[in-house]
Amino acid sequence: MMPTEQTAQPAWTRPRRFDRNLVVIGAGSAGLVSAYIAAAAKARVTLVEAHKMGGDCLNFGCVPSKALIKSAKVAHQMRHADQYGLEAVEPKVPFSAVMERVHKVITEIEPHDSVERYTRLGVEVLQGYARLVDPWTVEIALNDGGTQRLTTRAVIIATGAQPFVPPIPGIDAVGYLTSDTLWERLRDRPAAPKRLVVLGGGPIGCEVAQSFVRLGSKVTQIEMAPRLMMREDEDASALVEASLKADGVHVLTGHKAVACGVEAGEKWIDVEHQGTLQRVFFDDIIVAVGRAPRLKGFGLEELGIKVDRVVETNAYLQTLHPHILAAGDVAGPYQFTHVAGHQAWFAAMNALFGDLKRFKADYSVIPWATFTDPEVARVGLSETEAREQKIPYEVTRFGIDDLDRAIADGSARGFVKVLTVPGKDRILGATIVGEHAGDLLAEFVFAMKHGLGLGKILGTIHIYPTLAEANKMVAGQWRRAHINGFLLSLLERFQTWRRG
Ligand SMILES: Cc1cc2nc3c(=O)[nH]c(=O)nc-3n(C[C@H](O)[C@H](O)[C@H](O)COP(=O)(O)OP(=O)(O)OC[C@H]3O[C@@H](n4cnc5c(N)ncnc54)[C@H](O)[C@@H]3O)c2cc1C
Ligand SMILES: NC(=O)c1ccc[n+]([C@@H]2O[C@H](COP(=O)([O-])OP(=O)(O)OC[C@H]3O[C@@H](n4cnc5c(N)ncnc54)[C@H](O)[C@@H]3O)[C@@H](O)[C@H]2O)c1
Repeated sequence: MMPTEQTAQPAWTRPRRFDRNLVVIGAGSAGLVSAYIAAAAKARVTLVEAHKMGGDCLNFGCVPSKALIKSAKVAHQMRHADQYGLEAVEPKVPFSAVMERVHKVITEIEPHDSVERYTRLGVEVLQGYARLVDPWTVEIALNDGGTQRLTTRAVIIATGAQPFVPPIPGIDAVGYLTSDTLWERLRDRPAAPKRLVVLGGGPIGCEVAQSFVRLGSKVTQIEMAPRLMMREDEDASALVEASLKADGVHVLTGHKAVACGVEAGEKWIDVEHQGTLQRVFFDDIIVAVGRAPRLKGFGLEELGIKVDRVVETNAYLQTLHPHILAAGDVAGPYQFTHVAGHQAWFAAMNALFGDLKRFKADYSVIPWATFTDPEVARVGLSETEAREQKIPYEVTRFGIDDLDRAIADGSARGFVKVLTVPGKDRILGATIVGEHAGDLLAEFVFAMKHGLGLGKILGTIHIYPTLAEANKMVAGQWRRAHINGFLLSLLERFQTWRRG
């Protein structure tokens, strides 16, 4: 990410006056927050969005996927209502109604990211495609015709990422769906796809595979790595895989997609596993094998900015032109809404005040969650990472199957796993697998951010009976494993002596 041997080429003349303090390109999570901060700091700021306000998170990502997950979970609970003493029923799934709800949820959240709201906050919003014509000039091809040129003291690139489609022979011919297209293309379907292939076993692949199988699709999920959710520890990904399989997903890990095609009107994909080919027939395929930053076509290369994988930036999110910065998916190294928003603060502050004081983007405590059922949430180191980086650690684990509230709720599965510095309660990382893991993790995120150890969590009252007690339980487990034997025997002798 660091601009290294690159040097800015002196081919352009810096204007003496500027129309704007800041132009932000892209109104997704990173761009919206950057523009908001600039307006709050009384800067003259223009936010340019070519497509939809709110970017991927609102329109194609977090929001629609979480709305779909909720409908799918209700369907699942109806199917398994007998676990709660009710009559289990096979839900009728008018799929277009489910998708209508997804779109209704987007519409309800839309005002948070709207042109009107940001205009009220003091941001000028232009709807059009922005291009850097020199380091201080942005040209906007306005959506309703015409172009506008603005000179600006600083620019934040917040153009996000888009689904990567692998060059599998025949993939174009079969017609694939991605997270960008599935919400519109499946909108009016009366039923969920009959036979669905989900290509990819990352967060998107797992979330959609489980949702669609619960809504009635026959799902085959293809992942070339040896297991699903490779970024997480094996114990976490094993629980997710078991849950997807229990829901009926046909999981093919260690399978590489090699070709697609149509045969007698039927779509197929060939997958290879240990030298053997297998053909899977399907009606629809969702490609979810990663997201590639939007880097090209708006002038970065012409300015000499390297765009190999992400926009190359330094620790302050500055490109080789220090007044051009980047935030969000386009900058990496993470692809999460909350990280985009977090980076936006650093990018906006450095864009506006960088010549006075710069702030290093802080990635020390980055949490995330995958909203499968069970959810998987993590902050800090995993065991795999600790081993790879040769960082000494101790593991404390509490099984959620032993937690009163989880038992009462019928969700007694999963675990809380905490990595600590050997002999100390300092937290190196935490992984939670279970119901509401994403919410439960917040306590560990807070503790890590503020240097609080497991002792502090143990000394905090947690309401009974809640899932959050799992955090205290794991802290208690750590304490019991670190009891000072010598002190304990002294204590025993003291009590004996007191009895006379
Ligand atoms: C299915 C799915 C589920 C997800 N779920 C989660 C989740 O649960 N939690 C989570 O944290 N993250 C989730 N993500 C990731 C999250 O959506 C992204 O990390 C986040 O949207 C990144 O925000 P951004 O501002 O960097 O980019 P984006 O949201 O992509 O915004 C970039 C914007 O820039 C615009 N743009 C691009 N080029 C130009 C140009 N030249 N001129 C003008 N405008 C331009 C684009 O139109 C776009 O609107 C999910 C993603 C997907 C696809
Ligand atoms: N809950 C969340 O926070 C959430 C949800 C969805 C997405 N996201 C973000 O979006 C990003 C992209 O997600 P994603 O799941 O698309 O990507 P990913 O890179 O996380 O996972 C893609 C998976 O596809 C596999 N793969 C790649 N090529 C393949 C092929 N040809 N055949 C079979 N498998 C193949 C990879 O081995 C990998 O496991 C994530 O990294 C995450 O940051 C976050």
